[in-house]
Amino acid sequence: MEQRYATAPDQVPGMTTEDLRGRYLVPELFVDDEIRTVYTHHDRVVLGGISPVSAPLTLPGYPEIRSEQFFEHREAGIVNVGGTGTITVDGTEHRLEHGACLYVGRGAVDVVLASEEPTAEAGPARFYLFSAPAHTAYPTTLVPPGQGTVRELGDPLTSNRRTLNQYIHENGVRSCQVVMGVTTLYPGSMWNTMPAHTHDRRTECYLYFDLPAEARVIHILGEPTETRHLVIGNREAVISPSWSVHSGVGTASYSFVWAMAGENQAFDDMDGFSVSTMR
Ligand SMILES: O=C(O)C(=O)C[C@H](O)C(=O)CO
Ligand SMILES: [Zn+2]
Repeated sequence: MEQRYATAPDQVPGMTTEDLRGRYLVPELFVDDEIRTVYTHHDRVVLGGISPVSAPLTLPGYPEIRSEQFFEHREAGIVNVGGTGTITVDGTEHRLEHGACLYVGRGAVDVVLASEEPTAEAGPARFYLFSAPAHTAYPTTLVPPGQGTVRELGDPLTSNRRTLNQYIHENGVRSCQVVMGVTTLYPGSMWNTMPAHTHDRRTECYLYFDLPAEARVIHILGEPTETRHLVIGNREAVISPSWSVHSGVGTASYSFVWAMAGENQAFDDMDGFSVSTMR
Protein backbone atom coordinates (compact mmCIF):
# COMPACT_ATOMS: atom_id res chain seq x y z
CA MET A 1 0.00 0.00 0.00
CA GLU A 2 1.52 3.26 -1.15
CA GLN A 3 1.66 6.01 1.49
CA ARG A 4 0.79 9.62 0.67
CA TYR A 5 1.35 11.96 3.59
CA ALA A 6 -0.89 14.97 4.16
CA THR A 7 0.05 18.36 2.74
CA ALA A 8 -0.74 21.97 3.66
CA PRO A 9 -1.90 24.65 1.22
CA ASP A 10 1.25 26.75 1.68
CA GLN A 11 3.30 23.91 0.15
CA VAL A 12 1.51 24.19 -3.19
CA PRO A 13 3.10 27.39 -4.59
CA GLY A 14 6.59 25.87 -4.28
CA MET A 15 5.74 22.58 -6.03
CA THR A 16 6.89 21.64 -9.50
CA THR A 17 4.59 19.81 -11.91
CA GLU A 18 6.29 16.57 -10.84
CA ASP A 19 5.77 17.40 -7.13
CA LEU A 20 2.07 18.14 -7.71
CA ARG A 21 1.57 14.92 -9.65
CA GLY A 22 3.47 12.90 -7.02
CA ARG A 23 1.34 14.30 -4.19
CA TYR A 24 -2.14 14.45 -5.68
CA LEU A 25 -2.41 12.34 -8.85
CA VAL A 26 -3.01 8.59 -8.55
CA PRO A 27 -2.14 7.04 -11.92
CA GLU A 28 -1.84 3.36 -12.85
CA LEU A 29 -4.43 2.15 -10.32
CA PHE A 30 -5.70 -0.50 -12.73
CA VAL A 31 -3.28 -3.23 -13.75
CA ASP A 32 -4.48 -6.64 -14.96
CA ASP A 33 -4.69 -9.23 -12.15
CA GLU A 34 -3.51 -6.77 -9.49
CA ILE A 35 -4.92 -4.96 -6.48
CA ARG A 36 -3.30 -1.54 -6.13
CA THR A 37 -3.91 0.65 -3.08
CA VAL A 38 -2.91 4.14 -1.96
CA TYR A 39 -3.29 5.43 1.61
CA THR A 40 -3.70 9.18 1.83
CA HIS A 41 -3.30 10.65 5.30
CA HIS A 42 -5.90 13.26 4.31
CA ASP A 43 -8.85 11.90 6.33
CA ARG A 44 -7.16 8.45 6.22
CA VAL A 45 -8.76 7.53 2.94
CA VAL A 46 -7.61 4.42 1.05
CA LEU A 47 -8.03 4.38 -2.74
CA GLY A 48 -7.85 1.09 -4.60
CA GLY A 49 -7.94 -0.30 -8.10
CA ILE A 50 -8.89 -3.98 -8.35
CA SER A 51 -8.54 -5.57 -11.79
CA PRO A 52 -9.42 -9.28 -11.87
CA VAL A 53 -8.81 -10.65 -15.37
CA SER A 54 -7.61 -14.26 -15.43
CA ALA A 55 -8.90 -15.15 -11.93
CA PRO A 56 -10.93 -13.62 -9.08
CA LEU A 57 -9.04 -11.44 -6.57
CA THR A 58 -9.56 -11.45 -2.78
CA LEU A 59 -9.12 -8.14 -0.97
CA PRO A 60 -6.41 -8.74 1.66
CA GLY A 61 -5.70 -7.05 5.01
CA TYR A 62 -2.74 -4.66 5.09
CA PRO A 63 -0.19 -3.89 7.82
CA GLU A 64 -0.55 -0.16 7.00
CA ILE A 65 -4.16 -0.23 8.28
CA ARG A 66 -3.28 -2.62 11.10
CA SER A 67 -5.95 -5.15 10.27
CA GLU A 68 -6.08 -8.75 9.14
CA GLN A 69 -9.19 -8.13 7.07
CA PHE A 70 -9.59 -4.97 5.04
CA PHE A 71 -13.01 -4.21 6.54
CA GLU A 72 -12.09 -4.88 10.18
CA HIS A 73 -12.56 -1.17 11.05
CA ARG A 74 -13.27 0.33 7.63
CA GLU A 75 -16.06 0.73 5.08
CA ALA A 76 -15.85 1.35 1.34
CA GLY A 77 -17.74 2.32 -1.74
CA ILE A 78 -16.71 0.37 -4.85
CA VAL A 79 -17.68 1.57 -8.36
CA ASN A 80 -17.11 -0.60 -11.42
CA VAL A 81 -15.57 1.54 -14.17
CA GLY A 82 -14.98 -1.43 -16.51
CA GLY A 83 -16.99 -4.36 -17.91
CA THR A 84 -19.53 -6.29 -15.82
CA GLY A 85 -18.17 -8.11 -12.77
CA THR A 86 -19.16 -9.51 -9.40
CA ILE A 87 -18.22 -8.78 -5.81
CA THR A 88 -18.94 -11.60 -3.38
CA VAL A 89 -19.14 -10.42 0.23
CA ASP A 90 -19.16 -13.24 2.79
CA GLY A 91 -20.84 -15.59 0.31
CA THR A 92 -23.40 -13.15 -1.17
CA GLU A 93 -22.73 -12.30 -4.81
CA HIS A 94 -23.46 -8.80 -6.14
CA ARG A 95 -23.35 -8.19 -9.91
CA LEU A 96 -21.99 -4.78 -10.89
CA GLU A 97 -22.50 -3.45 -14.39
CA HIS A 98 -20.42 -0.52 -15.65
CA GLY A 99 -21.10 2.43 -13.34
CA ALA A 100 -22.75 0.44 -10.51
CA CYS A 101 -21.72 1.00 -6.89
CA LEU A 102 -21.47 -1.42 -3.97
CA TYR A 103 -21.27 -0.14 -0.40
CA VAL A 104 -19.39 -2.64 1.81
CA GLY A 105 -19.87 -2.14 5.55
CA ARG A 106 -17.49 -2.62 8.46
CA GLY A 107 -17.03 -6.23 9.48
CA ALA A 108 -17.09 -7.88 6.04
CA VAL A 109 -14.51 -10.67 6.10
CA ASP A 110 -14.31 -12.40 2.75
CA VAL A 111 -14.51 -10.03 -0.24
CA VAL A 112 -13.84 -11.58 -3.67
CA LEU A 113 -13.92 -9.56 -6.90
CA ALA A 114 -14.26 -11.14 -10.35
CA SER A 115 -14.84 -10.22 -14.00
CA GLU A 116 -17.54 -11.75 -16.14
CA GLU A 117 -16.40 -12.87 -19.59
CA PRO A 118 -15.04 -9.55 -20.97
CA THR A 119 -16.55 -8.12 -24.15
CA ALA A 120 -14.28 -6.41 -26.70
CA GLU A 121 -16.07 -3.12 -25.99
CA ALA A 122 -16.10 -3.03 -22.18
CA GLY A 123 -13.11 -5.22 -21.31
CA PRO A 124 -12.75 -6.82 -17.87
CA ALA A 125 -14.21 -5.31 -14.69
CA ARG A 126 -12.23 -2.46 -13.10
CA PHE A 127 -13.27 -1.90 -9.51
CA TYR A 128 -12.47 1.50 -7.99
CA LEU A 129 -12.51 1.49 -4.18
CA PHE A 130 -12.75 4.47 -1.81
CA SER A 131 -12.48 3.52 1.86
CA ALA A 132 -12.52 5.38 5.18
CA PRO A 133 -12.43 4.34 8.86
CA ALA A 134 -15.88 3.28 10.17
CA HIS A 135 -17.20 3.17 13.75
CA THR A 136 -20.17 0.86 13.11
CA ALA A 137 -21.55 -1.60 10.55
CA TYR A 138 -24.07 -0.51 7.93
CA PRO A 139 -25.48 -3.14 5.53
CA THR A 140 -23.63 -3.94 2.32
CA THR A 141 -25.86 -2.53 -0.46
CA LEU A 142 -25.77 -2.45 -4.26
CA VAL A 143 -26.83 0.61 -6.27
CA PRO A 144 -27.38 -0.06 -10.01
CA PRO A 145 -25.90 2.43 -12.49
CA GLY A 146 -27.84 5.67 -12.88
CA GLN A 147 -29.86 5.09 -9.66
CA GLY A 148 -29.68 6.78 -6.25
CA THR A 149 -30.59 10.43 -5.91
CA VAL A 150 -30.29 12.10 -9.31
CA ARG A 151 -29.52 15.79 -9.79
CA GLU A 152 -29.43 17.52 -13.16
CA LEU A 153 -26.91 20.34 -13.07
CA GLY A 154 -25.42 23.02 -15.32
CA ASP A 155 -26.31 24.29 -18.77
CA PRO A 156 -25.05 23.54 -22.28
CA LEU A 157 -24.55 27.30 -22.71
CA THR A 158 -21.84 27.18 -20.04
CA SER A 159 -20.54 23.76 -21.20
CA ASN A 160 -21.30 22.16 -17.84
CA ARG A 161 -24.55 20.21 -18.35
CA ARG A 162 -24.24 17.05 -16.27
CA THR A 163 -26.12 14.39 -14.33
CA LEU A 164 -25.00 13.77 -10.76
CA ASN A 165 -25.97 10.45 -9.13
CA GLN A 166 -25.63 10.30 -5.36
CA TYR A 167 -25.17 6.66 -4.38
CA ILE A 168 -23.89 6.60 -0.80
CA HIS A 169 -25.16 9.59 1.15
CA GLU A 170 -27.23 10.85 4.08
CA ASN A 171 -30.55 10.23 2.34
CA GLY A 172 -29.60 7.09 0.43
CA VAL A 173 -27.37 4.11 1.15
CA ARG A 174 -26.11 4.80 4.66
CA SER A 175 -22.47 4.83 5.78
CA CYS A 176 -20.33 6.13 8.61
CA GLN A 177 -18.25 8.60 6.59
CA VAL A 178 -18.18 7.76 2.90
CA VAL A 179 -20.27 9.92 0.56
CA MET A 180 -20.01 8.71 -3.05
CA GLY A 181 -21.53 9.02 -6.48
CA VAL A 182 -20.94 9.39 -10.19
CA THR A 183 -21.30 12.48 -12.37
CA THR A 184 -21.63 12.20 -16.16
CA LEU A 185 -21.16 15.08 -18.58
CA TYR A 186 -23.56 15.49 -21.49
CA PRO A 187 -21.91 15.29 -24.94
CA GLY A 188 -20.50 18.73 -25.71
CA SER A 189 -20.27 19.73 -22.04
CA MET A 190 -16.74 19.63 -20.63
CA TRP A 191 -16.71 21.48 -17.29
CA ASN A 192 -17.30 19.66 -14.00
CA THR A 193 -17.98 21.33 -10.67
CA MET A 194 -17.99 24.87 -12.05
CA PRO A 195 -18.78 27.16 -10.20
CA ALA A 196 -16.23 25.42 -7.97
CA HIS A 197 -16.13 24.97 -4.21
CA THR A 198 -14.07 23.67 -1.32
CA HIS A 199 -15.32 21.99 1.89
CA ASP A 200 -12.94 22.29 4.79
CA ARG A 201 -14.77 19.47 6.57
CA ARG A 202 -14.04 16.76 4.00
CA THR A 203 -11.36 15.34 1.70
CA GLU A 204 -12.67 14.48 -1.77
CA CYS A 205 -11.20 12.28 -4.50
CA TYR A 206 -12.22 12.13 -8.14
CA LEU A 207 -11.60 9.21 -10.51
CA TYR A 208 -12.09 10.22 -14.14
CA PHE A 209 -13.41 7.48 -16.46
CA ASP A 210 -15.06 6.96 -19.85
CA LEU A 211 -12.58 9.51 -21.21
CA PRO A 212 -11.26 8.65 -24.70
CA ALA A 213 -7.66 7.38 -24.63
CA GLU A 214 -6.14 10.49 -26.21
CA ALA A 215 -8.33 12.97 -24.28
CA ARG A 216 -7.37 14.63 -20.99
CA VAL A 217 -9.04 16.51 -18.14
CA ILE A 218 -7.33 19.70 -16.97
CA HIS A 219 -8.08 19.45 -13.25
CA ILE A 220 -7.77 22.54 -11.03
CA LEU A 221 -6.43 22.18 -7.48
CA GLY A 222 -5.03 24.35 -4.69
CA GLU A 223 -6.63 27.15 -2.72
CA PRO A 224 -9.10 29.21 -4.78
CA THR A 225 -6.76 32.21 -4.89
CA GLU A 226 -3.62 30.14 -5.67
CA THR A 227 -4.63 27.41 -8.13
CA ARG A 228 -2.50 24.97 -10.09
CA HIS A 229 -3.57 22.26 -12.53
CA LEU A 230 -2.99 18.58 -13.30
CA VAL A 231 -3.45 17.01 -16.74
CA ILE A 232 -5.31 13.75 -16.07
CA GLY A 233 -6.00 10.72 -18.26
CA ASN A 234 -8.67 8.02 -18.24
CA ARG A 235 -9.03 6.02 -15.00
CA GLU A 236 -6.66 8.23 -13.06
CA ALA A 237 -7.62 9.58 -9.63
CA VAL A 238 -6.86 12.86 -7.90
CA ILE A 239 -6.76 13.60 -4.15
CA SER A 240 -8.26 16.95 -3.13
CA PRO A 241 -7.41 17.94 0.43
CA SER A 242 -10.17 19.78 2.31
CA TRP A 243 -8.71 23.20 1.37
CA SER A 244 -8.42 22.44 -2.34
CA VAL A 245 -10.57 23.37 -5.32
CA HIS A 246 -11.63 20.29 -7.33
CA SER A 247 -12.98 21.14 -10.74
CA GLY A 248 -11.92 20.35 -14.27
CA VAL A 249 -12.47 20.74 -17.97
CA GLY A 250 -12.07 17.90 -20.45
CA THR A 251 -10.94 17.84 -24.03
CA ALA A 252 -13.89 15.42 -24.50
CA SER A 253 -16.87 14.55 -22.31
CA TYR A 254 -16.36 12.00 -19.53
CA SER A 255 -17.68 10.69 -16.21
CA PHE A 256 -16.10 10.73 -12.79
CA VAL A 257 -16.55 8.99 -9.47
CA TRP A 258 -16.49 11.54 -6.66
CA ALA A 259 -16.14 10.39 -3.07
CA MET A 260 -15.62 12.15 0.23
CA ALA A 261 -14.90 11.43 3.90
CA GLY A 262 -14.39 13.59 6.95
CA GLU A 263 -16.26 15.60 9.53
CA ASN A 264 -19.78 15.43 8.12
CA GLN A 265 -21.80 13.94 5.26
CA ALA A 266 -23.87 16.98 4.26
CA PHE A 267 -23.42 17.03 0.47
CA ASP A 268 -24.48 20.68 0.19
CA ASP A 269 -22.15 21.86 2.94
CA MET A 270 -19.76 23.50 0.47
CA ASP A 271 -17.80 26.73 0.57
CA GLY A 272 -18.58 28.36 -2.74
CA PHE A 273 -16.83 31.33 -4.31
CA SER A 274 -17.19 33.33 -7.45
CA VAL A 275 -15.03 32.32 -10.41
CA SER A 276 -13.91 35.94 -10.67
CA THR A 277 -12.12 35.64 -7.31
CA MET A 278 -10.04 32.65 -8.46
CA ARG A 279 -6.38 33.07 -9.27
O1 LIG B 1 -20.51 17.73 -11.03
C1 LIG B 1 -20.36 18.17 -9.89
O2 LIG B 1 -20.58 19.35 -9.57
C2 LIG B 1 -19.90 17.21 -8.89
O3 LIG B 1 -19.93 16.03 -9.13
C3 LIG B 1 -19.41 17.76 -7.61
C4 LIG B 1 -18.93 16.71 -6.64
O4 LIG B 1 -19.97 15.85 -6.36
C5 LIG B 1 -18.42 17.39 -5.41
O5 LIG B 1 -17.44 18.06 -5.48
C6 LIG B 1 -19.17 17.21 -4.16
O6 LIG B 1 -18.58 17.94 -3.12
ZN1 LIG C 1 -16.67 18.80 -3.57
